Amino acid sequence: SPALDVDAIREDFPILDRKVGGDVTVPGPDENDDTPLYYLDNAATSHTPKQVVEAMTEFYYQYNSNVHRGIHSLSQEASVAYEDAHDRAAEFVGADGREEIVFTKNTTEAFNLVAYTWGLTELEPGENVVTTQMEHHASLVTWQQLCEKQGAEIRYVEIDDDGRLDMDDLREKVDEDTAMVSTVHVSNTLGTINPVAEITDIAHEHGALSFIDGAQAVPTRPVDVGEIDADFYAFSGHKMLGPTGIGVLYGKEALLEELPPFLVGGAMIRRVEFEGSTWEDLPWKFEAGTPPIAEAVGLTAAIDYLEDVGMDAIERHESELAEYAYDRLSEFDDVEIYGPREERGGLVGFNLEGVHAHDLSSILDDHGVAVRAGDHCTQPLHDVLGVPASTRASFYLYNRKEEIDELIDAVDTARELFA
Ligand SMILES: Cc1ncc(COP(=O)(O)O)c(CNc2co[nH]c2=O)c1O
Repeated sequence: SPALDVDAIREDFPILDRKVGGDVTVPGPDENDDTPLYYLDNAATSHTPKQVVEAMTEFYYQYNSNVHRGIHSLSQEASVAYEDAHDRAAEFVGADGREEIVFTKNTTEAFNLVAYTWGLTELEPGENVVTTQMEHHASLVTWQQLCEKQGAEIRYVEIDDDGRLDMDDLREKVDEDTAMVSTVHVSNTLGTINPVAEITDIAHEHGALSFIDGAQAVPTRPVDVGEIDADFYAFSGHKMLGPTGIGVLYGKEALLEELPPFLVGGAMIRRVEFEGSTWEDLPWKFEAGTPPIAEAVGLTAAIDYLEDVGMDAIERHESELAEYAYDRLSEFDDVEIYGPREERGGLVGFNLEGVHAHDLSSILDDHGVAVRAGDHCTQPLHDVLGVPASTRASFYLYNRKEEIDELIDAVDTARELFA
């Protein structure tokens, strides 16, 4: 597929024309903004194209209503949009159908949903959960808390000096007492892309389930949960051009069927009597109360946009930018880069010797370069790297190499400042 037409894509994102540098205590542009924005913080959250905003505005202007239960026209229109969004998400990640797609608030909630349903009912004392040193707190802390509650053991697969997963160590740690293997698809700190299909095979060989954290993968490359054969797979709308407030938990239908509900209340029940209650069919059993209706409309529009651009082309664009950033940062002998050069997602984490990531990122901000500095919710991984924090530049379909050149110039300025 042809290279991305980045200029055409940027037309759909008004925010990219923003100037910054003025008063940040007042949300939105102000008269003192004079520095062009170079947005390189997409692993934290992506921007929202006009098509997504317009779809959500259309919902609020034309067919806003509560779903599932109303008989009147607006409710039926809103219900169709909300339920169809599940079908759209299922197609996008290769799920069998809407029964396998639960809308959550975000990826974090998806992990908690599985921990509170599968974990509290299936994870036995003496069993173990195998995860890795590079996990995001959304999964790592969830498994840590669950294992503590259940009297189970949590095991962390090590990474090598290149920031790749030590697959021999993984094979060592998965055994007949392993109930769950949970790994990130693309690391939000290292950029490492894990062999999630192979990892899932190893889990299944030992009778364990596989849960893949796809928050940095679904937005940036083609993902087919059937090919991976994962039992659970999670991602967030706000990282893939969609709105905040909606995430997706994919789960194999047979598994979700067996699990008890997570949150209970309205919408997820079939029949309520004083003596007890029964539950709705999938996926509604896992969606209590009024759901993120406008956000589901936005998610559908985001998926339409991404498919229009093409996930293969986005994946290629991402790795081109990541390799370019890696090579340009490598020009400095006092910059340490984390993660592998090849085969990495669209982000580069690094440190400038002698300069704390927070200080560096505020200088970059003075130049309009928006990056993330800190632990990126991977504190144990930063302990393994031996640093308290890192600076991370992350790219998406609307970024250009010239923006990476701005990053490099700003890093160079910082070097002179702190020299
Ligand atoms: C790999 C990974 N897993 C889970 C999450 C949690 O997603 P959420 O529930 O939608 O917040 C993130 C978000 N990562 C980041 C959020 O901000 N900076 C980040 O790197 C992530 O990168």
